[in-house]
Amino acid sequence: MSEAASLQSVEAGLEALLEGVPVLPTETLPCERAARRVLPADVTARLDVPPFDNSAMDGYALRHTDAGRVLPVSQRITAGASAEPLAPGSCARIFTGGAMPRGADCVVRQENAEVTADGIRVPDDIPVHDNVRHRGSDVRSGTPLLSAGMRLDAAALGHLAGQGITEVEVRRRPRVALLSTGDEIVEPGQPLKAGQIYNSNRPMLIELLETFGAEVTHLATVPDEAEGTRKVLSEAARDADVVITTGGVSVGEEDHVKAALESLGRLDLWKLAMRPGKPLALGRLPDDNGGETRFVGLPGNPVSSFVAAWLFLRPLIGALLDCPELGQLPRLTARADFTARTGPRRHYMRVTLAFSAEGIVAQAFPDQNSGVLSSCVGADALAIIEPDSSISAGDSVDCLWLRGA
Ligand SMILES: Nc1nc2c(c(=O)[nH]1)N[C@H]1C(S)=C(S)[C@@H](COP(=O)(O)OP(=O)(O)OC[C@H]3O[C@@H](n4cnc5c(N)ncnc54)[C@H](O)[C@@H]3O)O[C@H]1N2
Ligand code: MOO
Repeated sequence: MSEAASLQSVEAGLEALLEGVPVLPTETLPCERAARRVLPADVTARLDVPPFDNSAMDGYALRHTDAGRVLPVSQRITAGASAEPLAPGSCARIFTGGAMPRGADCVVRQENAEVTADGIRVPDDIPVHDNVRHRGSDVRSGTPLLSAGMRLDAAALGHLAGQGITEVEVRRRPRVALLSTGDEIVEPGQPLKAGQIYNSNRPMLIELLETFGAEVTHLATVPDEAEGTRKVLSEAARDADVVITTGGVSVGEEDHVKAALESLGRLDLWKLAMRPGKPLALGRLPDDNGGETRFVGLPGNPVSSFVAAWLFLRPLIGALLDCPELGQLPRLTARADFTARTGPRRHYMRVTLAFSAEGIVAQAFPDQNSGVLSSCVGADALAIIEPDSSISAGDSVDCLWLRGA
């Protein structure tokens, strides 16, 4: 069989990986620790926001029917203070956020009011409700505030605080075991002997996994040897939701990961029609509770690991968290500023994007080999070049956006 015929599509790989993934249980956290966590259920507003009619400007509150007159100032309302009803034929000095006095229905900003010896001269024509922020105009009590499946970002956390909410129910983070294979791999801080290289994949993947919403609970190094590989894999699978290895999934006799997976659990898929990342291995390992832990064997080349993490680990974490936005990377179309030709594999080229009035231009890092991590540093997107095709400068190219994710 030709190599091309033995390769599975990226879509088939994703389907196999996501099939039957269980959604994780929930936990309750203080809001200040809930950033980037996923909501398991809709949150309903329990308060009106703002909770009372208030002024959007520093100025004077009045009845709009008093427009064009000179009005005495009958009270002064600072933010946080309560207001008296507005005396007829008067105005109230008011500050941004100050409570509107009963009877007033508009605010004139101070730049548009003239202070005279007899009072405040207000313009002739003031629309009713001008510069008033009405109770419930942002959020109405009893209406949906935040939706199930969303990740708590800065604005969402602000919205919860606006309701006086201090604790929130969120999905537990997926627990990931991250295992590095390769006798040549050394951790930074250790001396580097001939033939050795530092472990780039570990910190890179920890950061990506945390960005996607997971926590790395188990780190280990796997020896390039069959029995040791089995032992580390089975231990890691015990209480992790996902076991990830890097390296050791290719065809050499020093690549033991696939065999260990097959003997302990199940290999669902191996070798995908993608570049980089071809020897990706997907499967399952038994866990401690009679269930299954998902297994993703990433290729050792750091670029392959990087690309496969965006394409496979992100949706897997999204499925565990029941978070649809993690399922797919945002797509955009750019104008290619490069030429490329592909073979039997779909190429995910690392590109930077320049946004201008004329549109988006994708520029490819000149060396797209999978050992060249420089191609990922500063990359904004993965430009998709389908198998057996070519692209010329000026052509439109579909890109998966990494920054909007
Ligand atoms: N005869 C063949 N050889 C290879 C094939 C093939 O089809 N036939 N496929 C190539 C492709 S494509 C890839 S991708 C790699 C992936 O191989 P492995 O997943 O088995 O990875 P290793 O051999 O263990 O390592 C590959 C490369 O990456 C370096 N590496 C590994 N781990 C790390 C790390 N944590 N940090 C930094 N660098 C790492 C490792 O030293 C190797 O240079 O196989 C090709 N070979
Ligand atoms: O699949 Mo490999 O990452 O092309 O080098």
